[in-house]
Amino acid sequence: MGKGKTVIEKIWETHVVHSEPEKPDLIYIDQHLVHEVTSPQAFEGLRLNNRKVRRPDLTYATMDHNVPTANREVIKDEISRTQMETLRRNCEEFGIELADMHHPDQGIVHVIGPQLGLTQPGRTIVCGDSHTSTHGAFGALAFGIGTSEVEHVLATQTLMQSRPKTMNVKVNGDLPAGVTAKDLILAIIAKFGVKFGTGHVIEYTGEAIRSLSMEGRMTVCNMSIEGGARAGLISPDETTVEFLRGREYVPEGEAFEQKTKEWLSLASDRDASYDMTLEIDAQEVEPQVSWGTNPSMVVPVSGHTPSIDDVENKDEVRRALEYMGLQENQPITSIEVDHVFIGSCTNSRLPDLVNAANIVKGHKVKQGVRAIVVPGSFSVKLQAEELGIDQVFKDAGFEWRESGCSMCLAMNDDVVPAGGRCASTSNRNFEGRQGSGARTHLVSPEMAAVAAIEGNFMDVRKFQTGVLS
Ligand SMILES: CC(C)[C@H](C(=O)O)[C@@H](O)C(=O)O
Ligand code: SF4
Repeated sequence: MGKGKTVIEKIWETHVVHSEPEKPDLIYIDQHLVHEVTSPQAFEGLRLNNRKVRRPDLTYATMDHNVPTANREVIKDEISRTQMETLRRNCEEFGIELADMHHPDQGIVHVIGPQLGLTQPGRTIVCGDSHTSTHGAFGALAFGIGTSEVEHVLATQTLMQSRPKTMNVKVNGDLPAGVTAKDLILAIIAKFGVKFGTGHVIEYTGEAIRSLSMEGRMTVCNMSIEGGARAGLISPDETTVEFLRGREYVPEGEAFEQKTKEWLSLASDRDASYDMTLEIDAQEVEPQVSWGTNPSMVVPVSGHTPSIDDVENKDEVRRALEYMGLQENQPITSIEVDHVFIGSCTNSRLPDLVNAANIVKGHKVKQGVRAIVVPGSFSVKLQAEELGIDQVFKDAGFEWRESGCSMCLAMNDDVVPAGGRCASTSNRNFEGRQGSGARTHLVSPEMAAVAAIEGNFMDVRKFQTGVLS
């Protein structure tokens, strides 16, 4: 056992404000992110108890789940309108900064935190949202919390949490060309299941992780929760530092140099030990496609749906195949889609859109396929437009939308109809996730782009070399 510490232990130990045997620790929260869905009752609780928000300056709110992405002026759903209006009033009353749906900093909460530099190494970050693990890409300890905990953090800037166990997910070697961060995290969950991370905070390590861009690291950390983990993170390094330089909420000049030293010292020590270590060989990872109704029901695009005879969880597989309208042992490349969604907090950042556009360029969306691109934030949208990427998508027949969660979940107007089949760059393929009776296949932006053009799944590496196009 080494004497060194993991980044997880380093952050935890500097944030414990109170600790008692057999009880959860009370930890200090450095950054609280708020959205319209999980906050109304929390603010109501404050009002009922006549309490204030303890640190409005460490709290930041945005609207993302309910916002219309086709036309900001038209909010059809009553509940959506009420949730957004309630957030606006609450932020005004409690003095919290809000990026509403017309604000230039608006976007999916897990896209704008990093974009603004609110997400920094060493911070404890919470949000009433399960995919808060995304922020772990920066070496932050970032948890999704429930609405009663949102109220607790608003009132006290602290949170009760039991000390997590640590897990090292070590990705050996480099990813093959044409294989992305999304394929990697899907392959990890396919290999280890939807519960492997239970009770743990995962640190992703190894060459393949080090080589990822910050956006790729966010994609990986985003889906930690789909592997059952409480959070996922990556030790800060030069890539982290360079991403943060010059961001709005990041200090400048001498203060930045000071911060850099602090951040880099948080990386896990070489002799740190973990409660558990899992390994995966990056070279073995292919472009992935989910075939079923949870994020471990995933196979390489060259593969097939499972054969009932080969699996132990026969009932589960049978039910998933039935919901998905698929046969057992069906080649993945034979599956035809009628919807394509490029977006969500997993894959809606600038490089995701650039990579998809590079594939789309010069091609047309297959007839009968409805394809939409939804940038993760207003700023991503603007940057993409400056690069002319919107035009590439529009020329091909994609719809180019305003930022928001959109078709990731059926909480706004962007819904896949019952029986519809969607290649989606999001993170959840549960029954009804994209609309009642809708079928979701999780893929990378590149694979989604290919599916839009071909109308069925195909290995993006074959598409790029023109073998099958
Ligand atoms: C609406 C919100 C509470 C939910 C979450 O916590 O994850 C949503 O973001 C999701 O992805 O399902
Ligand atoms: S994009 Fe999807 S997964 Fe991410 S916060 Fe929004 S609804 Fe949740």
